[in-house]
This record gives sequence, structure tokens and C-alpha cells, in this order.
Amino acid sequence: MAHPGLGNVSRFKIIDSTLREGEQFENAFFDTDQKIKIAKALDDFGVDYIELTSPAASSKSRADCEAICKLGLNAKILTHIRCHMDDARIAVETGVDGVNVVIGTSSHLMSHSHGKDISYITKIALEVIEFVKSKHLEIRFSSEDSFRSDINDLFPLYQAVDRIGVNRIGVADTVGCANPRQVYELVRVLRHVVSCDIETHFHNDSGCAIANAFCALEAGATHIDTTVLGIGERNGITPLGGLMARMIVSDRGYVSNKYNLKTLKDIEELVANAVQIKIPFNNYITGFCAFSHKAGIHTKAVLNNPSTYESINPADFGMKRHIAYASRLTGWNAIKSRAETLKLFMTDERYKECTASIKAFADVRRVSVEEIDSFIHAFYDAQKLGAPQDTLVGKSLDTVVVTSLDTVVKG
Ligand SMILES: CC(=O)SCCNC(=O)CCNC(=O)[C@H](O)C(C)(C)COP(=O)(O)OP(=O)(O)OC[C@H]1O[C@@H](n2cnc3c(N)ncnc32)[C@H](O)[C@@H]1OP(=O)(O)O
Ligand SMILES: O=C(O)CCC(=O)C(=O)O
Ligand SMILES: [Mg+2]
Repeated sequence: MAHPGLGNVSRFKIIDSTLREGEQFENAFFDTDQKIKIAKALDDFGVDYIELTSPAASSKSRADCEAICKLGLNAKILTHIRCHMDDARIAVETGVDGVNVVIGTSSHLMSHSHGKDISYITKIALEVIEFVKSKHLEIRFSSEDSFRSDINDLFPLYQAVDRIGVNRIGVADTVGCANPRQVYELVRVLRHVVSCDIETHFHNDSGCAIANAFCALEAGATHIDTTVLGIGERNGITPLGGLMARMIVSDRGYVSNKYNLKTLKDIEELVANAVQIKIPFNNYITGFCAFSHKAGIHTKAVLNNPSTYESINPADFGMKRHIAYASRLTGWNAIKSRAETLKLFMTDERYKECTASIKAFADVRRVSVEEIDSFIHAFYDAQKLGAPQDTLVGKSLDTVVVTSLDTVVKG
């Protein structure tokens, strides 16, 4: 359900930067073919913009940028450049739909990176912006390291670029130091300082990249930068899948109508393979246990109604939930469900006895689902033949059952 009165949580746009920020991930090397596949997959997913590495970075970066512009994708293609006329002149020749310009405004970057002061930054920003606009391209101006910048520098700069007309200003938490409250406060004030759209970019060093993106939208930001799996400099930025997870909880209708969510897993696998990493076990949506339920209290309720312990429906992403039933935490409702799936129908009392045996066995060592299935089968057959109770569950669970289950399982 949409949150009435809350910023843009219902109509945000995604600028996916896998092919720019993502290329800054330590392990990344994308060849042309991989870049084209990734761009097409992102386009198919429905991102609004695809941001590419500066064509000034290398001759291959420039050629690949031109090649992606020629693909005729629905997503608009941006390239990301320094606030410098040399970079701008190259960028506008590539065929991009727009240019994302950046320059650091914090004292850290003004002193130790480009070495320019705020009056120079303002002057060169206006020059670059006017130039890009003269080519009829979209233009965004961003202050790198915004959260460590002095707002007495930042706000007049944003106002100056807004006055001459930019499509967006950018707010960047370049070192991942901002928290959601700080993001909300800065963006909320900025919403009254400029009239253009507000793009935001959040690094994840302190674990707030998704929450910060959400709070930025609540405060009136319009565009969020993402990368597939969150790859980028250091430990990366807001992940595309993580943002989808956050936003679908807020407005399922908007997110599921706008984005082709069922392709998320394939895009993540494409990028994970390209950069030679594995998808983390606890990844949003696509991690192997993202929709696993294990403890008896959970599994009973989920079997009755999945919404008891799920805020996201795995089916929206083409994923499946999993009920784990092979542990000391398993409850009889899960075993009953499993037995019924195996078409082994018993009384509730029998399911409870069977579960007691399974718990005892799983208390001693790790067991596999195959072992548990075999045991349920054996238990079912034995009780059907009227086997005495002690051969089913044993008198002493910690010894007899383990022995009998081992016998059942091993032959
Ligand atoms: C926070 C971010 O992620 S910003 C985006 C980062 N992206 C990139 O860096 C793209 C890949 N970069 C590159 O290929 C190279 O750095 C290039 C081609 C851009 C520049 O290469 P070089 O000329 O060899 O310079 P080098 O990389 O050593 O240093 C960066 C230069 O850009 C200048 N610079 C840094 N940021 C900016 C900026 N936002 N606007 C203008 N100039 C800048 C620095 O002052 C330095 O200039 P110098 O030549 O006078 O020392
Ligand atoms: O251009 C921007 O807004 C962001 C640049 C960037 O990658 C960063 O500041 O971390
Ligand atoms: Mg970044």
C-alpha cells in the first residue's frame, strides 16, 4: 500500500549504474559483449536509466558507450563525467541521452582530490552544464561527498545550477557515512531549495544504503542510483534487488507493474558471473534462504498463511518459498505437511510421534531431507503394519531412535 503524503516512494525512477559505479568494483572487468548483455537485461527489467563509465576513461569505454547507445533500448543512456569541459566534449559525441556531471564539494575532496574551491566549482559547473544543454541532452549536476560538504557551499551551488536549468541535481553519500535521518533532513530541505528533480547515490560502508535511498524518496528525491548486487567502489552502493525488496513492501502495485521483477535472479547471475562472485546466501530476494522457514512456530503459521512470516511474496519475483523440516527445531505441522506431500497420511498422533523421533535424531547430528523422507516412509510403513510403538520411536530417543533411523536410512 502506498504511504499517503510520503515523498516519492510511489513514483521513483532508477538510474542503474552497474556499468559505471559497478565497473569500479574491485573484481569487475566487463568486456563489450558482457556490457551489452547487462545493458539489455537492465532494460528488460525496466530501469529508467543506465549510467555508463565516462568515455574519457579509455578508448574501449568510449567505444562501448557508443555501442550501447546504438542498441535502441527503452532506458535512457547516461554517461558519468568529471566537471570538466574536456570530458564533456567527448561525452556529448557518444550518442548518450544525458550526462551525469560530478565534482567533489567536501573540504576533503576540495583539498586532496581536484584542489578547486567553491567559486571555481560553480563557474566550471555552469560552463559544463550550458555546454551539455546546448547539445539538447539531459544534464545532471552532482556534488560528490555531499554529506561531508558545508551546506553554505552546497545550497548556493545547487541553486545556481537549478537556476540555469538542470534536469536533476545529485546528492551523493560517497563514503557511506550518512544515516537515514540525516538523509531525510538534507533532502527535505533541498526539496525546497531547488525545483529540479533530485537524484541520490548511497554507498553502503555503514550498512545504510537501502534505508538511505528509501528515506531520500520519502523526503522528496525522485531518482535512486543502484547497481546489480550493489557492486561498486569498496563495498558498493544500494543494490537493485535490495531496493526492489524495500519498495515492494511500500507499494507493491507500482513496483510490480513497473519492473519485470521475475528477471531479477537472471540479471544477478549474469553480473555475478561477469565479476566472478557468488550471490550472497542472505541476498535480498534471491539469496538461497531468502524465503526459507525453519523453526516450528514459523513453519506452522506459514503453512497456514505465508503472510504470517513473509512481508514479500516470493512469487512476485518468480521465487519459491521453502519449508525446512530436517532439524531439531522442526515441529509436527511441518512433518505432517511433508508426509502429506509424500502421500503418507497418518493420524495427528502418529505425525507427532514421527516428529519426536526426527527431533531426537536431528539433535545429534546434521540430517538431510533425504534421510528425513526415508524415515517418514519407514515410520509410515511400520505403523501401517502395526509395529510396536518402541520400534517406531524407541524408548530412549537419544539412543534407540538414532540407531533405528540409521538402520532405516542406511538400509
Ligand atoms: C565518486 C566517484 O565514483 S567519481 C567517478 C569515478 N570515475 C572515474 O574515475 C572514471 C575512471 N577514471 C579514469 O579513467 C581517470 O581517472 C581519468 C581518465 C578520469 C583521469 O585520469 P588522469 O588524468 O590520469 O588523472 P587521475 O585519475 O590520476 O586523477 C584524477 C584527475 O581528475 C581531477 N578530478 C577529480 N575529480 C574531478 C571532478 N569531479 N571534476 C574535475 N576534475 C576532477 C583530479 O584533480 C585529477 O586531475 P590531475 O590530472 O590534475 O591530477
Ligand atoms: O555522481 C554522483 O552523484 C555519484 C558519484 C559517486 O559515485 C559517488 O559520489 O560515490
Ligand atoms: Mg559512488
